[in-house]
Amino acid sequence: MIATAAVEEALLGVRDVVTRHLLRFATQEELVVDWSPPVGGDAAWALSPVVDDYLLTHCSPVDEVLRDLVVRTREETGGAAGMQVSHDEGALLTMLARMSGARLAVEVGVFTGYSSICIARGLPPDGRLLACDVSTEWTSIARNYWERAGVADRIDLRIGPALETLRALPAEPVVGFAFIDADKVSYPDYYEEVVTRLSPGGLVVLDNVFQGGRVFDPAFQGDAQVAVRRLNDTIAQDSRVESVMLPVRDGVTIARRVG
Ligand SMILES: C[S@@+](CC[C@H](N)C(=O)[O-])C[C@H]1O[C@@H](n2cnc3c(N)ncnc32)[C@H](O)[C@@H]1O
Repeated sequence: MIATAAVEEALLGVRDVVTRHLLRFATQEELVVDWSPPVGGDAAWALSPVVDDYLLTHCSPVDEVLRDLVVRTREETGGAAGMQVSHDEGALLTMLARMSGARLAVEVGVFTGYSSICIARGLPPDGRLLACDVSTEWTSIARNYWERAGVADRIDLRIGPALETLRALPAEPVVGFAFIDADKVSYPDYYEEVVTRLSPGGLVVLDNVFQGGRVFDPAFQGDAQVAVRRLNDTIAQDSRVESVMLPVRDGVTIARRVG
């Protein structure tokens, strides 16, 4: 059961009533009731700084291009820089893209191109990444770093609403790998357009499925939280895929097309 209340005092009242009912109606001789404080916002960040630091220094090292891109993104986009995937998540994307054997990959949400580089590096030399974003400003930074990373010839940037770009793709299951990391309200639509085009064994990876911990707490009913919560439920029940949700950063779901 999840109980929420606007003020802590009201929550304590709920807790008293529920505890009394449980004690009255429970058949067990002994009843243990655990209470946790409300979880929301940054409270749900999965890692302590110590673990974070340790794991960042224990995956394949970041190269100079990505390191420079992190600095440039911080300088030029200010607070928006937090949207960039972290080094460990980038390494995970490269590994998953490579393991999928994809020749055609799709990315929804490019920003300044960090995750695009990570995905493109996991593709074979003749592989293609269709990269979707609405921002010419942010993706102009991306283009520079794709050149420096030596993957520009593998990336086909499409500027425009990603849903239109995806819907214009042929309906055949030719996508071997997809990464979804754009506006959260459209996540269910992005997933649907991508999953129908995934080849058997193809992977779709979704970022921010925890929504900063807000998906766990029904008190958060913003459009983004409702959409992502609904999609998380859908994927868990979707017989077209097998899936796993991992506590990597803000939550990452990996779904693999089974047929
Ligand atoms: C979280 S950022 C992507 C971060 C990127 N994956 C990285 O690692 O640097 C989200 C991006 O989605 C883009 N975006 C937002 N709405 C969009 C839409 N309707 N279609 C395509 N891109 C969109 C934004 O312009 C932004 O660059």
